[in-house]
Amino acid sequence: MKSKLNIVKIGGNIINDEGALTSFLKDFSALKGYKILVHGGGKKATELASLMGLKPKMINGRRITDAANLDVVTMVYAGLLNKKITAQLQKNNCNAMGLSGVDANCILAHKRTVKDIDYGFAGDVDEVNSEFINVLLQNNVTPVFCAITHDKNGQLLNTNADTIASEIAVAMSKLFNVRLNYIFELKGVLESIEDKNSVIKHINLEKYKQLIKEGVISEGMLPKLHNCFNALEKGVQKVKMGDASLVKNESNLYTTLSL
Ligand SMILES: Nc1ncnc2c1ncn2[C@@H]1O[C@H](COP(=O)(O)OP(=O)(O)O)[C@@H](O)[C@H]1O
Ligand SMILES: CC(=O)N[C@@H](CCC(=O)OP(=O)(O)O)C(=O)O
Repeated sequence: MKSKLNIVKIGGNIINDEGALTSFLKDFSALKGYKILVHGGGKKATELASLMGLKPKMINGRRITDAANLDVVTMVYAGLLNKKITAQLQKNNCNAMGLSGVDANCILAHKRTVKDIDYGFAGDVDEVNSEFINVLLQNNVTPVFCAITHDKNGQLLNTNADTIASEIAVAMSKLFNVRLNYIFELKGVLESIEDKNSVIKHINLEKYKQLIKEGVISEGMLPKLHNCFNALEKGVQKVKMGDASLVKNESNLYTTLSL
């Protein structure tokens, strides 16, 4: 039987809230067994890019990444945030190793090509080095991935962190029984964005398509849900979305996804 592997993704709102981040990292450190953390940080990158006089732009939850914005996101995701998070995990006795997709060729990607939209240096994932990640796990190291990948031609690429989590989960599901948890500031996918408790407890593919049609989900929720279903379709066993209490397994209000 395959061992259990928890893959947890945290997003920009939690990362920007010092108290919430500290408390989450403590709970994540206490999780037993094999685990991987994936972090975003879009909010921080937007703040810093704006301070530098750039005008950050998102389309359908993804950043238009020109060369100047690529420099900023690389500094913020692979530098500042990845190292801050790793340091806090180390403080909590979780033997974490901060990585980008470039390191040990962990995540190979290509420049995103979508009809009519030029996303610049945004990357879509081609391959995840599951063997290397497994070597880390077997040595009791917890990998901490940021949202930077590369194309093996020296080009760095900015990849949506929800996509990174989904693609790592898919690759690792050949070796492990993977549980993928998307943690953000809300309790789950909401029926109405005005009502923080209107959590939709279960979403299947049919319901997902209906929610898009009705405009219930938008912006950052679009890539998040797309990536949940990508993971399920390619063999990930369990996918959940919710707030930080999910990692403690104490919450009964969250969204589960199924095909
Ligand atoms: N139906 C919905 N339920 C919950 N959040 C939604 C919904 N539709 C859009 N959103 C937006 O999606 C955001 C989460 O996506 P995002 O900001 O990318 O998360 P992350 O913190 O993981 O980066 C929420 O903060 C909310 O503004
Ligand atoms: C291409 C693309 O959109 N990349 C994302 C990567 C960071 C991310 O996904 O951060 P959150 O999880 O905090 O949203 C971005 O630059 O915003």
